[in-house]
Amino acid sequence: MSLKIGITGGIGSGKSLICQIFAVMGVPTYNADLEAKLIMTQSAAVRRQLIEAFGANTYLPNGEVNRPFLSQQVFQDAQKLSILNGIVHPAVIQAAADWAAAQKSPYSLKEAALLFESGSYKKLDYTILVTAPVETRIARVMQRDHAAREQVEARIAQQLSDDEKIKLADFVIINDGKVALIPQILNLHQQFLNK
Ligand SMILES: CC(C)(COP(=O)(O)OP(=O)(O)OC[C@H]1O[C@@H](n2cnc3c(N)ncnc32)[C@H](O)[C@@H]1O)[C@@H](O)C(=O)NCCC(=O)NCCS
Ligand SMILES: Nc1ncnc2c1ncn2[C@@H]1O[C@H](COP(=O)(O)OP(=O)(O)OP(=O)(O)O)[C@@H](O)[C@H]1O
Repeated sequence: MSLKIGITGGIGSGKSLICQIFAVMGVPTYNADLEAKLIMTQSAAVRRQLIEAFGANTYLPNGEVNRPFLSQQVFQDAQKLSILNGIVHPAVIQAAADWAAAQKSPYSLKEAALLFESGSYKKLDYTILVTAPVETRIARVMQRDHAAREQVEARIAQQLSDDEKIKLADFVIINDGKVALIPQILNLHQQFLNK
């Protein structure tokens, strides 16, 4: 049996970077945020529902999601965000479960920004939370995305705090740029291989 491990963390915590390190050690990894992007462009049912909820401007003329438009709508308005989540998350959770069920390795990793918020952690064997101080996360995302501080803060406001997530997580990786990162990853890797 292949263990299903979820890895999450607030925006800019470093979960994608950490997943890349697990991936180069041969661990199959699934990126739910990327899958959400694919489903939003490729699923006719999801497209129709999004246009119904947010209008024709949700998509660009080339068929891609108009991400700045949608961000502006949902990250200022919790009710709109919950409509968006309600359309996209069920499809992503199902696709991730299908993927995990097909894995043959000792364990696989599902990366998702909203593992706890969406409830999808309940279908996993263990969860890892990646933490870093909020100011560090804001600085990382401002640099990575050339984003304004307020844009990053608006997303943080829609995510559970680390204090809330720590209560739900089985393991924590501290990625504050001070505590050594690689030994924490290797330690978890060994634990999952031995479970
Ligand atoms: C609103 C959208 C169009 C903005 O796109 P953009 O390219 O700017 O951001 P991207 O998708 O790369 O997300 C970057 C980060 O923003 C945060 N974020 C994204 N969606 C959400 C959300 N629904 N709630 C809280 N934070 C979110 C996460 O930390 C995520 O890692 C996009 O995030 C989206 O469609 N979100 C809904 C689907 C979703 O929940 N995806 C993430 C988890 S599956
Ligand atoms: N320990 C670290 N030292 C230096 N830079 C780091 C570290 N961890 C992450 N970063 C950088 O910070 C940025 C955010 O990391 P990453 O994209 O992995 O975060 P994330 O949690 O996946 O964010 P998001 O929720 O936005 O998808 C990236 O540019 C990454 O290279």
